[in-house]
Amino acid sequence: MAQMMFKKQSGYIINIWGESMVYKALTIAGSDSGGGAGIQADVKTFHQLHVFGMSAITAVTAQNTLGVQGVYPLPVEAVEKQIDSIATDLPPDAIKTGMLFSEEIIECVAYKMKQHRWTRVVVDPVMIAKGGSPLLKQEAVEALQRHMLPLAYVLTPNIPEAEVLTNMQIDTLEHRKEAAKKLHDMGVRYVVMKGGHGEGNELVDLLYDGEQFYEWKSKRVHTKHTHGTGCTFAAAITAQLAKGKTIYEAVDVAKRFIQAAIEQTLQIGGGHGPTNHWAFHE
Ligand SMILES: Nc1ncnc2c1ncn2[C@@H]1O[C@H](COP(=O)(O)OP(=O)(O)O)[C@@H](O)[C@H]1O
Ligand SMILES: Cc1ncc(COP(=O)(O)OP(=O)(O)O)c(N)n1
Repeated sequence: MAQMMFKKQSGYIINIWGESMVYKALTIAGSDSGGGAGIQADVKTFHQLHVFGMSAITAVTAQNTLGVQGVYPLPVEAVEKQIDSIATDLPPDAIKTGMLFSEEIIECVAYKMKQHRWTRVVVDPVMIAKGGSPLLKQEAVEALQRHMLPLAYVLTPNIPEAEVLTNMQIDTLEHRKEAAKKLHDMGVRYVVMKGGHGEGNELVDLLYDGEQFYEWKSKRVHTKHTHGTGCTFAAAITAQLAKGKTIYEAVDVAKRFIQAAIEQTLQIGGGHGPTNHWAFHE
């Protein structure tokens, strides 16, 4: 079927009968007023990959390239209502979660995922912004482990997040593999461990499918403009899953998307600037 379709110049996909095939993805995450991470990065990434982006906001952050100046969680009822509005009218083909902030929001999101029988779920276990500001309460880590990991079709931790979730120190590639196995045992279907926080000029992102490891190696771009890399990478995986791609195909595109977005930097703002969501073309 996929070969029989072709892409319209303007974006979405039409089939041989001229019918539009609009794939939809939902992000449940925090808003970044500066536009580089969170909901804004996710929706820009979905759009660039020709997927219709929708959002349920968990918290509003006052944030720019210099850091996070404020965090304002939304009432649980507001999160619940946004998710239900989408579920009843615009069922998503894939879902991504990002900043969930509190135990109450995590419990609500997990409940809604089960209620709506959403299975193509990418969980980005956002904990701390690059500048050091907490985006998840410390006491909510256990809720993330208990409620979100078993629902995760894909989990995309960076190395420090994997350390917290597995309660182990990760120094080597072997440690990363051991941690990925632990996360798989905690209920995750596919673990994608990002390598941005590793050492050296070569980055290694790792995929574990319960049996084998797959590695994506890339050249480290020496830049301070990496705000929102994790969100963008996980959003690209989500967009590809929404189109029915396999996890291997999805990570492949996400890797090329983030590499281009970092290399073709925008250089805006006085601090750690955002990545370029226009850079990659399918
Ligand atoms: N300086 C860089 N050059 C190239 N790729 C990078 C760089 N920093 C991060 N990445 C890539 O961006 C993605 C997000 O990585 P990471 O920084 O580990 O996550 P997070 O932003 O959640 O901390 C990964 O695919 C990683 O390999
Ligand atoms: C609202 C919001 N959500 C998530 C993040 C963290 O995004 P990430 O992609 O990990 O990028 P950095 O913060 O590490 O630059 C965020 N900052 N804000």
